[in-house]
Amino acid sequence: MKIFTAAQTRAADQATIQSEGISSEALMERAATAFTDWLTARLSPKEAGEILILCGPGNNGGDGLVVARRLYGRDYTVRVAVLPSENKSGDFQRNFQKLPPEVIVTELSATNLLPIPAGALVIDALFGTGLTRPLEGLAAAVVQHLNAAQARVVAVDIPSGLFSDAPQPADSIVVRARHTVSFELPKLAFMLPHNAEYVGQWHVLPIDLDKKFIEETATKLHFLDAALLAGRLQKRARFAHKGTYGHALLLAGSKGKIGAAVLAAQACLRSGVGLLTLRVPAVGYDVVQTAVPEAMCLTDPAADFVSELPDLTPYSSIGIGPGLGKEKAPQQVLAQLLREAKVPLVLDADALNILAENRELLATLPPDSLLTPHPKEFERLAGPARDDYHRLDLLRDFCQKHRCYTILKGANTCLGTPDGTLYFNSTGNPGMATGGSGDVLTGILTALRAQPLSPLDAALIGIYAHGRAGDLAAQVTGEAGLVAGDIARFIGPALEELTTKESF
Ligand SMILES: NC(=O)C1=CN([C@@H]2O[C@H](COP(=O)(O)OP(=O)(O)OC[C@H]3O[C@@H](n4cnc5c(N)ncnc54)[C@H](O)[C@@H]3O)[C@@H](O)[C@H]2O)[C@@H](O)CC1
Ligand SMILES: [K+]
Repeated sequence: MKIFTAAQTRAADQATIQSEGISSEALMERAATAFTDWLTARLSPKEAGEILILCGPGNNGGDGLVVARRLYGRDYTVRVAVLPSENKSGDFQRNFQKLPPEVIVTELSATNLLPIPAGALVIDALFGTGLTRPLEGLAAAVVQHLNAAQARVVAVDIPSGLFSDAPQPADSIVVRARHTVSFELPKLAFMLPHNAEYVGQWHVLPIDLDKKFIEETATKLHFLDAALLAGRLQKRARFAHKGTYGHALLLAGSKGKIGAAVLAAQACLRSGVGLLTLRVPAVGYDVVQTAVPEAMCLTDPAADFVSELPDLTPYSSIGIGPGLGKEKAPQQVLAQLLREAKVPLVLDADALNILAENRELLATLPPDSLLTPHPKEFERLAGPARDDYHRLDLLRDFCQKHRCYTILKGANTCLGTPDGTLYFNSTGNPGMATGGSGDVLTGILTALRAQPLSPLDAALIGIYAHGRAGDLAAQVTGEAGLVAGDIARFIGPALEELTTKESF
């Protein structure tokens, strides 16, 4: 799914109004009706209780008025509170006239903020994408009053006070919603970790905006869902043999961290690679041969760290980093690998830390390498970020400068590409914030690059399948009980879901 800016969303609204020959009021009716359907499907009039609908002066407030009318028509008890304003939008005014006379309307003021009982259902339709500056004055006071109440808040389109695609002052006053219900496409603000406390759980309802306009409007921001992966992963050929799907090499593990190598190896094998060889220090030999009998083990002459690069000729992709250590020996191995590798590379964990501490190595990074830092590792590589938006700028710059694909891990893992496009992942759960989860991702990506898939396809499929495997695993283990090995076990089903089905 594409992610549009506020300006692009306005243009999509206009394109729809023109191509369908409808009024903006009709489009508002459509959006607000979708919102009402969403709400009434989840809460009965009894469960909802009296619903307070807070309306601003623009079209977000107009949405709120339509919702009020529609809910009233479905036997919900509603009460409307509006912000006073000299310039209410036309669609606001028209829908204000259409409110049934039985609905109580209060004009908010500094002395009349309306009591909000704990547990009350409140619909936040104060401001949407038309917000031009942080909230202040009465609007800010209303939001602070709402946030102080223990209410169940559902935001229309976006929590009021939040900018949809730009940074804002850290002390901005923003509605804290439990749910945010938006229309057609998600917003960039929903993807960013620091906004989670405002946005709550977000939902996007289709409202039939002009398909052609959406298709033809270029954007460098995408939400990575299953639809975006259609056709990227082919079914395995009937006459496949183990040579068909590549031979991966993993350089991983050190004394006390052989488990990282094992997890990456298990994930690699579960991701469809033909053959896998592991290069581990001597201390890992027994562990690897026992825990991952499907992999070949090429033991390093050194006992505790990988110290020598093996002959690279047989391999179609190479992953390096999990549990590797940052000592002199693995440093030299990485430096040599960057100079000599002729096949796709995946760099993770200590390989990234070595890069950060030996920045001259960055210049030798082969183009199209895949890097998988978590936020701290990324900061070591690209410098500290002022905020979530600045972090995305750093990610874009880093990928463009080093012509690499960088997977910034987190709640909405974000892939940056050399052309500056960003993809935000849709799968995964908090249970995956556990040791070894990243090693599993490295194994998946190394396998996909071996098969061979393009760096973009491997990254997109790998990120999505990793999260999806975690979601499938959590259905069995629960989020708290999830360990990295569980993710590896569910990679197969996750990939199967994405595999192009044979048509008759
Ligand atoms: N354009 C359309 O056809 C559709 C728009 N929709 C709704 O319309 C919303 C956008 O509506 P608008 O563009 O009217 O914008 P908003 O309703 O978000 O707000 C605009 C109003 O707020 C004022 N304002 C902006 N920042 C302020 C601040 N910091 N303090 C006080 N007042 C401030 C503006 O002067 C203007 O009066 C969307 O978020 C969505 O909810 C939906 O109805 C779908 C269709
Ligand atoms: K809102």
